[in-house]
Amino acid sequence: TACSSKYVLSQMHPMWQEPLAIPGGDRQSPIDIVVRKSIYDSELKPLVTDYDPNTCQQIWNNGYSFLVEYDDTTDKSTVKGGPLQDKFRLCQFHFHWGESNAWGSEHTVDRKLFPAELHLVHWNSDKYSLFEEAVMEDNGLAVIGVFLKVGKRHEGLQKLVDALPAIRHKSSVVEFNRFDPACLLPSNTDDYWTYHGSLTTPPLTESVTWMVMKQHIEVSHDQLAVFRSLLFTSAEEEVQKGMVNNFRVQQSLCGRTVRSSFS
Ligand SMILES: Cc1cc(C)cc(S(N)(=O)=O)c1
Ligand SMILES: [Zn+2]
Repeated sequence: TACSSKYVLSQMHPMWQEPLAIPGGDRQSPIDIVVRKSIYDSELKPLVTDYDPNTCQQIWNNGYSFLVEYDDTTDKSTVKGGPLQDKFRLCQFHFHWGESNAWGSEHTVDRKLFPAELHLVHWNSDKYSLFEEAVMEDNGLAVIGVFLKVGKRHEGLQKLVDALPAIRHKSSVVEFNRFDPACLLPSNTDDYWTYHGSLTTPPLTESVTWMVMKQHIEVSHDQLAVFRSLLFTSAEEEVQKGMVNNFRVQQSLCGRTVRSSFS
């Protein structure tokens, strides 16, 4: 299989030319979560998130997605519990989506694709003092994944959607305050799958404890359409490219176990 060799040959990617090989890449993300093969672990605790909306600083287009960044110089916005041994500080959240509602998520559940996926990125502030340090370590990062489905309008998301036209181009940044990311979590955060993986964008480092929520959130078709109005390209570039399909294809499990917090 792709995992037996030292290097994992990655499939073609709709968004960018992936590096041909990731040294020792045997815990890459995203993956397909095969529900019947996940192992129920009764020791998994509920997730405890404690987010302070006042730590929200800016929203910007990094040329892959748009990121809402938080002040992570203190432990004001954190996640702990679940599979985590330590406390992790929120540094940013972002999304992945498709050009149509038929696909766009990075993880899949029994091969089911969702139109988009939210990632809340945290780093281990019990063990490290900077994100840049933590991103290189096995237990350095914790990312909460939430699937989006198209349905009723998400009131909390609208404040974010209204800010997107101001950051249409790559590298544009606008100030963004008092956004509570807790409003983007599903009502049930006790049911999730967890496994050890990687960043899904370069540098693809294998330092992430993933917690993928079983329950999705709903956003409206129009809200998702605004995501698709963003551009991969900067204002100066002649050819403007729509920011869509900014997801990585599923990677081999390589013998990893996916645990579930629910039976
Ligand atoms: C730190 C970080 C940055 C980016 C752009 C994306 C990720 S991901 N998709 O692995 O959650 C993580
Ligand atoms: Zn992501």
